[in-house]
Amino acid sequence: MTVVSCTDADDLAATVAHQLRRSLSQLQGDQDRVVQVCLTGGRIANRMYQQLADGQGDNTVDWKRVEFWWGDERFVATESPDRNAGQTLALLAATIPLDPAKVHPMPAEGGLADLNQAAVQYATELGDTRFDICLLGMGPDGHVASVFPDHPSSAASGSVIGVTDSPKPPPERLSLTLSVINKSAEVWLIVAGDEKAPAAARAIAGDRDLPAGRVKGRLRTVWFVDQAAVPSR
Ligand SMILES: O=C(O)[C@H](O)[C@@H](O)[C@H](O)[C@H](O)COP(=O)(O)O
Repeated sequence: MTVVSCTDADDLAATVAHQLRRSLSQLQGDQDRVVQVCLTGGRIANRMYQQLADGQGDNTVDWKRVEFWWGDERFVATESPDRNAGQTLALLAATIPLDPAKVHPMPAEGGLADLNQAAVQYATELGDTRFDICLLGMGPDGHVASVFPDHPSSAASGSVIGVTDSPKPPPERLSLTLSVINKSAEVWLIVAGDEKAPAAARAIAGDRDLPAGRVKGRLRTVWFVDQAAVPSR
């Protein structure tokens, strides 16, 4: 595991955006390879997406060869401002030429599928896709994606689940399971703010009672943190 310490949330957002751009161009190399990236919702992730969009002038990434998935979604109507995918795409698509065929938001509430059918639908769409990079925020309770501690989502099997009674609103969500997340080559956690400090310390120490303490990339696990979340000695 690697811990990358940043001074504050702005530095963290800029650092992750820079590293992501660099990793994507390295992974693409000069071949035809399409890179698979799993995105996260959350305030710090949104700041990072803003940085990614703002830095588009220095671009070395072929965005047509990046496929985007989501780690979790609030099960609300497509037009709801609460949708993680809506927030992410509003930021990224402002400057980044995404290929709509390679952007895979999770289903919204109000479509043909109920929550569990929506989970099956996304699992089918995902198939056996393995992420090159999976981005995750972390809640103050140590949740990642919509996998919460002391909640059935922590013990779920399969690849995509419908989450009910979520401790964080809204109560209904869709989430990848920890098992799919841990098939990613790299897992990057992005964590800022002192309200995250107790859970960050436990998860980095490998506390398996917290979903964040159980995530691990096959090749690399990187915690991008700010001073408030993980004070450096
Ligand atoms: O749907 C959600 O609510 C988010 O996906 C959630 O899992 C988020 O990533 C973390 O709670 C961290 O969010 P913040 O960076 O806003 O604290």
